[in-house]
Amino acid sequence: MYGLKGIRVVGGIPLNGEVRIQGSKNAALPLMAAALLNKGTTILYGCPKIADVFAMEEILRLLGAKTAWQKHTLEINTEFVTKTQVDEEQGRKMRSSIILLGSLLGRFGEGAVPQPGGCIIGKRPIDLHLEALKKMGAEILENQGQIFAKTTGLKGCRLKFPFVSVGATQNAVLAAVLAKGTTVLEGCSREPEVYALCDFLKKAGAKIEGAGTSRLLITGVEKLHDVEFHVPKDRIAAGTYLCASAITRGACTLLDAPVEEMGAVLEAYKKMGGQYTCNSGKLTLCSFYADRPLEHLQTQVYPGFPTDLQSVFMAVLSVAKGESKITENIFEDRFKTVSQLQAMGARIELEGNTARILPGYLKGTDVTASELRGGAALLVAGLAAQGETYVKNCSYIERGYEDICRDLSMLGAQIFKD
Ligand SMILES: CC(=O)N[C@H]1[C@@H](OP(=O)(O)OP(=O)(O)OC[C@H]2O[C@@H](n3ccc(=O)[nH]c3=O)[C@H](O)[C@@H]2O)O[C@H](CO)[C@@H](O)[C@@H]1O
Ligand SMILES: C=C(OP(=O)(O)O)C(=O)O
Repeated sequence: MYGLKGIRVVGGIPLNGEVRIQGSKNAALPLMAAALLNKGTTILYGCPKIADVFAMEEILRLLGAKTAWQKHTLEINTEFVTKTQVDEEQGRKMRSSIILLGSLLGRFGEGAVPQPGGCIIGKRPIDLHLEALKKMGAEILENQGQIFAKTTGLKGCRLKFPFVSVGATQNAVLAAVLAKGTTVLEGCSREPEVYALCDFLKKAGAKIEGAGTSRLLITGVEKLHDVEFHVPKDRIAAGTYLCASAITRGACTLLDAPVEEMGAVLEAYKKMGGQYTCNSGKLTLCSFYADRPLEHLQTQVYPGFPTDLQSVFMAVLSVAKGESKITENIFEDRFKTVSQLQAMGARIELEGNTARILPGYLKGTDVTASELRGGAALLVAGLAAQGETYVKNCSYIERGYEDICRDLSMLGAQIFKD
């Protein structure tokens, strides 16, 4: 399955039916990194089978961990881990490899990671990560694309992040859990994936107060213990399928959707004319009238509208009955998909970090994905385009979606892997 060349979509079919939402990529990866902190066994239920998770699994295995899958349950045993240098090839494949530094320092007092990869959606520096670790007593050396860290013992500290970073908050939390004394982190990310990490660590014996808020107080403990945990469902995958319903004016039900984490997304959907009900994790969408533009959609840190759904919503708005505006406030280079949507006929004008989307129609053609969510956005656009759309470079999509063709086919889409 991995290394998918392309995906062909037939446009114009209103989607209908039910699909179950996968486990969250951005929640699962930090939990896997956190498993290193416990010299023992971690069991993750509902772990998504996606390329990034397999890359993280491979990293853990190369460090000396034993891993085993049973359906969507991933067992990680880190008892015999002795290596502290993250494999360069795997580490460069994704963003989350950088947070292994916090875990490695916490458990072994040293660690090395390559410059992390992930989607090229901006410069994505790691200064906040390294500053936090330094403040806890780590010495850091960057040499030829590798980051080496060591410490004679991490110590609790007081730290205020100058702006919100999901990854830097997670790295600091991972380092603080086994540090000596108390760490107070302010200006933290309140993203659900940070809450999930804190929840997991608390279940493993960590002492963390303030989970879900911008101020975390962590009291270091001697060690963690074995833990079993359910990976939360993927709010971004759910948002993607909501857009697939919206753009085809369909009627879809998303099973296990993390509705409570989707406030801003559902609000935007409602403003577009979408209707929904939710009942015990079952999100029922009626998109018959989801054709209205959005005056001004702005990406924000949680609980604001997520940047990861910006391009997917742009695809939907390109066929709305009126003009919309989208401002991207998180990543400076997250409009790469615009040129591909334009190739499909979308009328989008860019000015700085704002896109003006004029009403129009989409037609099927060959387009190229250049990052994960942008790739998903092109597939969503293809669902409403006249004729057939062929999206190339789909291996990006496999980083985060377990099987987007399977899921959209469940809703009646004619979508085929190449
Ligand atoms: C694996 C994972 O969970 N990825 C998510 C995570 O990425 P990630 O954790 O990389 O995103 P951050 O929240 O750190 O980035 C936010 C902003 O801060 C900047 N920054 C970040 C760290 C730093 O040390 N210095 C710095 O300047 C970034 O360039 C960006 O402009 O949160 C993003 C924002 O919700 C999501 O789009 C990604 O899907
Ligand atoms: C940008 C994303 O992921 P990463 O941070 O792993 O590149 C994403 O999931 O949309």
